[in-house]
Amino acid sequence: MSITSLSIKKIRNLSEVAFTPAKRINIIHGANGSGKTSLLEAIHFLGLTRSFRTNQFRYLVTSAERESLVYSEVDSYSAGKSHPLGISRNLDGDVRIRYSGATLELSELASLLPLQVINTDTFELLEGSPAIRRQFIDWGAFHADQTFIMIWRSFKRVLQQRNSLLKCGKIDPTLRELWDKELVQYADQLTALRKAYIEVLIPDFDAILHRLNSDLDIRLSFAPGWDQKIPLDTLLNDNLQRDLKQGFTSAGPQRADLKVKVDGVSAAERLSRGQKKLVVSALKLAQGAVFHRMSQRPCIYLIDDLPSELDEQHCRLFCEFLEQTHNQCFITCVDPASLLGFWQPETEVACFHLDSGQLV
Ligand SMILES: Nc1ncnc2c1ncn2[C@@H]1O[C@H](COP(=O)(O)OP(=O)(O)OP(=O)(O)O)[C@@H](O)[C@H]1O
Repeated sequence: MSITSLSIKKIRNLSEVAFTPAKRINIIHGANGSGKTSLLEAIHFLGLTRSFRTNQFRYLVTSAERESLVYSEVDSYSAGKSHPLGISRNLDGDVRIRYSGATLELSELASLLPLQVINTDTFELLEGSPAIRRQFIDWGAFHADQTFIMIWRSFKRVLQQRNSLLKCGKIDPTLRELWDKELVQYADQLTALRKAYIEVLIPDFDAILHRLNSDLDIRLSFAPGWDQKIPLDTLLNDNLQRDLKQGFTSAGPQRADLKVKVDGVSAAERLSRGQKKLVVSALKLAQGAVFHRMSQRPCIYLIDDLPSELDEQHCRLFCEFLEQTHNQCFITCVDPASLLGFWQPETEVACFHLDSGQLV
């Protein structure tokens, strides 16, 4: 997958920017506030109709404007043939996704344009709540198995219904049995897909972390959200009084997590900032590697301020690794000299300079 041309209108300080990215490495540099992150947000908007920095569209659209637009040509199946993809969204809440003359659903867009973001928020993968790590696992499971989205949606629906009944304070036992049966069925399917994905991811993660010259002994493990020695239906029964009191279901895949430990201790508590950056980057790069192996398609990487937190040697190794993947990368930095020396002459590297929202 690669973007072969891009036109951005009315995203933050980018009133109108158009360019032809390189298929592999794109370096976007400029002073603070020039619009580098906004450009990455525009590509994220193209892939998911929203920013990675805010959930509120009104902050993404250029001040005093009502609509953001991103048009592109994408070679989504790396078959050497580009198709037009355009996203528009306005302050009234209308979102239009047009691909090659047809309207797409958001899940179709997400599967068409697999995106990975590495920025300061990526630290949340270690430091944030389990919900962030579940999102990470689900990105992989979604792309790894076509049934994932249906199972995930069904599980969410049944869980919401069960929780609404719990909130009422009393549940008819027959009705509860029915809901629980359905919940357990989807929970087991969802957990099996998540577990299988993490098992595939771990060897790639270990190898990539090693390539990034980290001698850290990081252990990843999947926690499904309940004690697997006890069947979930038994646990739902055992926890019923507590769940009724709390008004929500306490055990199940909605509590799943990815544990990241170093020497048996939480990596979030133990590692330095630079080490954390290497670990979260290895997690994201491993997702791209697994995705490529499964689908024969590369991802698009949006990497904000790559050099930050990294010393020169780790920065070089990071670039060397990116260079050897098939991904299309959009990398921002303030000073291009901090990255330009790291690429082999045969690698296609394009450099773009942003100044006050304009490409110069
Ligand atoms: N909705 C908006 N409309 C117009 N301008 C905006 C909007 N939101 C943010 N900006 C401005 O856009 C500019 C670009 O911000 P951006 O975060 O992309 O800069 P950057 O080049 O990544 O900077 P840094 O190197 O400091 O991270 C900033 O001056 C910011 O104040």
